[in-house]
Amino acid sequence: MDIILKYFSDFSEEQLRQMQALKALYQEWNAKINVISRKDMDNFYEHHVLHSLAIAAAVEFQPDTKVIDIGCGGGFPSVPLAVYFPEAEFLAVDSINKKLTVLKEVAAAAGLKNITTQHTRAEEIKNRKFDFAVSRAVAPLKDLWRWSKPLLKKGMNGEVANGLLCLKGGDLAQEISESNVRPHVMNIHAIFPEDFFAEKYLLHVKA
Ligand SMILES: C[S@@+](CC[C@H](N)C(=O)[O-])C[C@H]1O[C@@H](n2cnc3c(N)ncnc32)[C@H](O)[C@@H]1O
Repeated sequence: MDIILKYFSDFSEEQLRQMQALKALYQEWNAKINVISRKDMDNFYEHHVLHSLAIAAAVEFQPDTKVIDIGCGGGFPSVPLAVYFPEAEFLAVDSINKKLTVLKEVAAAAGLKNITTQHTRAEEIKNRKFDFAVSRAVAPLKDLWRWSKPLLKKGMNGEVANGLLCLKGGDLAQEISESNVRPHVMNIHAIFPEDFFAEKYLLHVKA
């Protein structure tokens, strides 16, 4: 948890309580339904919570901003973001229902009221619009953009235009060139210089 406070300090007591509760809740639920590698639990706040909050370091979601997490698994990045932005609304979707069980149980136990789930493939969602789509480790940019584009409203509420925000790692040159979009690429290691964030990026594609 110290690593979160190293970079983010402006938490209410409720947010602090929720952030602190996450590790034990994920430990409990991950033992029943595996959503994150068990050896990674030692680095839970750095590898999962801080990684998710790279989005919060780049974008300030305004109150009532609607955000969809595509392929949320057990809740990354949406659960840490829902704690961080209590006035934004999150819909977390995944094609594997049991992963959503972990998310729902953790969110309920932490007292998160701004996150709901839907068991679906992202490409099957109809008639819903969001300001942002977020995603970590789900699919090549080309697919993520094909799925998220019809779900996004054009516009700008804060300082960053509505669009897709996805967390990715490694050499992205080929993936970007095959995507037919031009994302803005932010180097996470430049904001969080921990070794874990070497070659980790946040990509933004405008709606
Ligand atoms: C490697 S996991 C990552 C989970 C989570 N985002 C994280 O970072 O911990 C990828 C997830 O994407 C989901 N997924 C893959 N394709 C999907 C699609 N088309 N629609 C919804 N979920 C999808 C999978 O079921 C899986 O839970």
